[in-house]
Amino acid sequence: RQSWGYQDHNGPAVWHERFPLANGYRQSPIAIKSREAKYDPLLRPLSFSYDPTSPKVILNCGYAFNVEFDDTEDRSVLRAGPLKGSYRLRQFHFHWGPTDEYGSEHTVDGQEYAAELHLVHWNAEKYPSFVDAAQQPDGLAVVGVLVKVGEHNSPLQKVTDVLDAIKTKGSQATFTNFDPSSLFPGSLDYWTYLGSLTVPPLLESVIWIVLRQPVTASSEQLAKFRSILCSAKSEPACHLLSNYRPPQPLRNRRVRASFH
Ligand SMILES: CCCCCNS(=O)(=O)c1cc(S(N)(=O)=O)ccc1C(=O)O
Ligand SMILES: [Zn+2]
Repeated sequence: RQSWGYQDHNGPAVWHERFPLANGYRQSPIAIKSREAKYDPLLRPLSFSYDPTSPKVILNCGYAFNVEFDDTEDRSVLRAGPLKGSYRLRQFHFHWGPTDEYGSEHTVDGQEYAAELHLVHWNAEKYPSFVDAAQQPDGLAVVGVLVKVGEHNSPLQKVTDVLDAIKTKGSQATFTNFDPSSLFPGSLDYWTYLGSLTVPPLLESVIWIVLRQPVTASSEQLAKFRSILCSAKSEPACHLLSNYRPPQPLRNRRVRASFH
C-alpha cells in the first residue's frame, strides 16, 4: 500500500484517513503567537551535552534525511529547560518547502521560515526504549530551530555536502564527527508547549522546545535539501520539494516562554 508522504494524494490533508490522531487535541506544529506566550520563571535554561562521535549515519528516508545517533547509552543528552530528567538524542532532520519563502512547520506571529531543524530526543531515564517513549505523553522532547534564508551556514555545509551521496530513498552514508549544537543560534531562549510528532503516526508524546532566534542558511544550501529524491533508485525520480506539515489547532493549550 502507498505509504504517507507530502504529495496531494498522500500528504498532510489526508493523513487523518489512516492516522486518526491527525485530528487530536495536542497536534504539532502550531502557529506561535509571541504575545500570547506566557513567561514562566520556573523554566530553566536548556542544558545539552552532545558527543560529536555519536552521530553514525545520514539516511534518506524518502520524506526527509535523518542524521541518526548511537542512542544505546547517554552520549548526547538534553536536560533542564522544561524537562524532568535527561533526554537522549536519537536523530535530527529538517523540514523545508519548494521555495525559500516557506517550509518551516512552526510559524511565529504569522511568519513562515524557509526551513526548520528538529532534534529528536527520548526519555531514556524513564522508558526502556525509544518506541516505548514515543507512546508516552512525556516520552519525547524535540528542539525546533527555525531557518531563514540569508548568510551561508558553514556548520550546515557538512550536512549538505553529503546529500549527493544519499540521493535516493533508502540510501545512507557514514556521518560522524559532528556536533549538532553547532547548528544552534546564539540565544537559547525558547517557547515550549505539549504537542506531537509532525509525521505519521502523529503520536502525542512530544514536549516541544522551539528556539526563538532563527539561524540562516543560504539559498544554495536550501536548494540542496530539495535535490534529494523521495523515490528509490529503481523508481521514476521525484524530488522531495516540500516536507512540512502546516500548523494545527492550538485547542486547549498554553505556550510558555523562557524569556521576558
Ligand atoms: C514509534 C514511531 C515513531 C516515529 C517517529 N520517529 S521520529 O524519529 O521521532 C521522527 C520525528 C519527526 S518530528 N517532525 O520531529 O515529529 C519526524 C520524523 C521522524 C522519523 O521517524 O524519521
Ligand atoms: Zn521534524
